[in-house]
Amino acid sequence: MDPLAAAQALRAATLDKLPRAVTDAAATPRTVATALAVVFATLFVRKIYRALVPPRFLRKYPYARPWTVVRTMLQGHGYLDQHAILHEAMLQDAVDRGIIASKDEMPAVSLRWFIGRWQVLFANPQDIRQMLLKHESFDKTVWDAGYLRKFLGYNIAMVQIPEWKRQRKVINPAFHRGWNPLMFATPARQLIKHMDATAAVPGASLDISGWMQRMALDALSLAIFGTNMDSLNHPDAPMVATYNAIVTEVLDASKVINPTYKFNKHGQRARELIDTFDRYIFEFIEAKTRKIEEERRTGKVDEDRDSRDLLTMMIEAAEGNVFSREDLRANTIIFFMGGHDTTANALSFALYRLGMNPAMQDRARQEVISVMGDIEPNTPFDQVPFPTPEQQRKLVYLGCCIKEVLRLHPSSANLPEHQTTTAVTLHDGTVLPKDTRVTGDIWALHRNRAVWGPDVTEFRPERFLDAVNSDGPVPFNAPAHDFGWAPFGAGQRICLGHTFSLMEQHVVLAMMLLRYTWTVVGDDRALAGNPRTMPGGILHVVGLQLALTRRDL
Ligand code: HEM
Repeated sequence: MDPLAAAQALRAATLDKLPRAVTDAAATPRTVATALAVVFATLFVRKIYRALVPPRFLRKYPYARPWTVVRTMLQGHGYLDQHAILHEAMLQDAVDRGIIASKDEMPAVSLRWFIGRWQVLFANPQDIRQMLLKHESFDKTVWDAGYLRKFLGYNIAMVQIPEWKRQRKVINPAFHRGWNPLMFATPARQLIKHMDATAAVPGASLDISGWMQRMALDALSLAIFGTNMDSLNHPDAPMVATYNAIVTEVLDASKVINPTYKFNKHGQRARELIDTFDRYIFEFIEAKTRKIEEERRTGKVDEDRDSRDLLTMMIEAAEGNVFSREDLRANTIIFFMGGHDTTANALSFALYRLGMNPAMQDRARQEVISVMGDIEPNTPFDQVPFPTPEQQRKLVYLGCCIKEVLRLHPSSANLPEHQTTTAVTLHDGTVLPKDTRVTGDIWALHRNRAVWGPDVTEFRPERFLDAVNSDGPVPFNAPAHDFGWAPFGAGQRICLGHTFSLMEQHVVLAMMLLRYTWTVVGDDRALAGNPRTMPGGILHVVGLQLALTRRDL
């Protein structure tokens, strides 16, 4: 039986019994007990009912049934596959109830059942703009599951406004600076060493997302600690292995929703892994603190601000502010979590899309050559050229490709959950009361025909050329696109690492375009334009194989 119908039937039966039990004049202990039982049953049923049925004022919006959500979680679908199944169920509901005429339309607002509560999802620019810019009316939800808090702590991305302001004061200076492109080119050259080995074997191909994960991790470790974790060459090194294991044990929703998680072997392993990783982080914090003291004593301070690591900059900025070692730990970890898979997936999808579209790949390459000059014959892997920040700004078409990849494959399919702090009015006049949970469905926004036109599902970087003015770089922010494009969020809580990630993508893709031509030889789903993703709470695309040919030989 549909759980919704079951809850409604139980509720009706319980309500039916209540008056007879409590109005019985000759109340015996038995009738009192019955009355109490009925009251508790009523409260229980009400709770279940509220958990399974959207509040009345939201029922006009379409949604996938809670059971469909639970089923997709239990079935262990990939991150994007689960999103697509729920999206399809929501569209079907919208068609069945006459909210939209066909599934080609995108409901501007929908609902999502999320572990016992209802979220309002926006797929239209007006409501997303309001949610991201009206900070007095929307704040982030503070939530927890499994050992998420133990691992991530109260980091800048997961706290509410007053606490966020305290942290951002210290963290902002570390991010508002230039980045030395060598932070990205150094691991990219190591990646090229491995790619060259594949390219040298006739018929061989390379699993692109696995390699991009490693490269992005190394770039982050250089940026955060000033030390290369070198997962490209040592994937089993203790710190790398611990980090990777944490991602599968702590962030996998299918494990975490198990009520026995904190007592079973997964939970125990998660605790041990987190403690081990924390020890690494605290060692770095101590070492950096000692180095700063040493620099001050000797007067030998590294003046190259663009090369300074994030941890050192945070420790320096923390002086004179309330910012504990635990704050440093929690934020160091969120930089890894926020910057790793997101950028690795953006790069994997970019190589995939350009591999599927040789003419676009060639156009991007010609642009890189016109800006940087071509690669010399037989260039050693550790001397492959990379674009300077000045050159990156001239890579306009490549920028459009990056943007189009983030449109069709946003690394965060949904923005983090927010909740209303006052009553707010949506674009359609609906008033959401205080404490309603809302979020931006970026995946749906980016596939909304009303925003992007009939070719919404096509990969067409040219659509962004219109937004480029004659001498300016491609604007990578939501306001420049009237909030129809918002993979990094916007407003005061915009992704802190977005310029970092965009630079990484420009540097790595330009180097790939100079060194190789490539085609996709992945699995059937990839070749059909719909690659698979791994189960769990993080987007991780799988089954993308590239066949590479070196251009400089
Ligand atoms: C393609 C790459 C990336 C994407 C798509 C992405 C996306 C996002 C999104 C959607 C948010 C939430 C914005 C909001 O709350 O409204 C966010 C926040 C954040 N991101 Fe990223 N991100 C990327 C890369 C990075 C990198 C490389 C780093 C760090 C090195 C990073 C660090 C953060 C942090 C610290 C926040 C919290 C900001 C705050 O609440 O003040 N991200 N990101």
